[in-house]
Amino acid sequence: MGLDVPLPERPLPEAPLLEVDGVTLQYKTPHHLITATYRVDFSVLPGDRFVLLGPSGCGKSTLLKAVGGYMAPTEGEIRLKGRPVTGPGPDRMMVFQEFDQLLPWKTVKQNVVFALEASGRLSGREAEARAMHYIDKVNLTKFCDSYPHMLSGGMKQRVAIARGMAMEPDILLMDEPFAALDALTRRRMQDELLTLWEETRFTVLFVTHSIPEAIKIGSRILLLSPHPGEVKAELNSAGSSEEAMRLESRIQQMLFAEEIREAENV
Ligand SMILES: Nc1ncnc2c1ncn2[C@@H]1O[C@H](COP(=O)(O)OP(=O)(O)OP(=O)(O)O)[C@@H](O)[C@H]1O
Repeated sequence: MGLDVPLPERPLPEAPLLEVDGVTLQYKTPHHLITATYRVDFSVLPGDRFVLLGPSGCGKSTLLKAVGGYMAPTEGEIRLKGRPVTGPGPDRMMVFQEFDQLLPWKTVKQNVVFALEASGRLSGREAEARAMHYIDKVNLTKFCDSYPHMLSGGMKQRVAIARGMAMEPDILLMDEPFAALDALTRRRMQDELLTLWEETRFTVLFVTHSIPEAIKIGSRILLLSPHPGEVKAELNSAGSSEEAMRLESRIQQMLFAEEIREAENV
């Protein structure tokens, strides 16, 4: 006889948006085989601000390139919404560190519209309206007819963010987007990114080698060991400023311990 008592409803675990599963990435040069990352695993949930943190050369940018579909893993698999990533696509938009990622002969608005039209996402009035919506979100409405050379570094990065967001990708890939800015602008841009996230809850995979930036931006932080990058720890974000301080010293200790081990092996 079956029981008629209804089972209590339990929320289903959220499916990951992005899965990086045992991913080894290598560069083949005429004389060397460089292993950039070794069997890296992580998964990003919808709405995560997922940060890849680690010392220079640990393969953060290479991982981002592979998620972007610009490089194939030699081992393992990358899946977006359950489907293997086999090449670039408008479902993954990249924002780089360099200020020259905009087309210099197009205005702010034209840069954003161009991306929408070239990808086939939208055209004509719809593309313009979408572009202006995101240009407004990054507070550049007044500069929509300006050319990139008329903008500051921070403003150019805002345009690149607006362009990426206007495509409404599944995930925004940001490779040290604020690293070339002065400290004050960098902090302001971090705040603005968080405000934008509060408004739209987009999913972002953010690369940095700055511990304070990782703690500020990340809802989750993947700590990678030095070359070749392997997962060292996955940490949750800090809620309070005391927690942030504790997290910062914990990360520093983990990275420092690795440096000592490296030095001893030399
Ligand atoms: N095009 C390339 N050809 C050969 N080796 C490369 C290439 N790009 C990166 N590498 C090597 O792969 C490793 C990882 O580099 P990557 O740029 O991904 O590290 P990173 O963690 O992003 O460093 P940084 O914080 O300095 O940008 C390094 O040893 C680097 O020298």
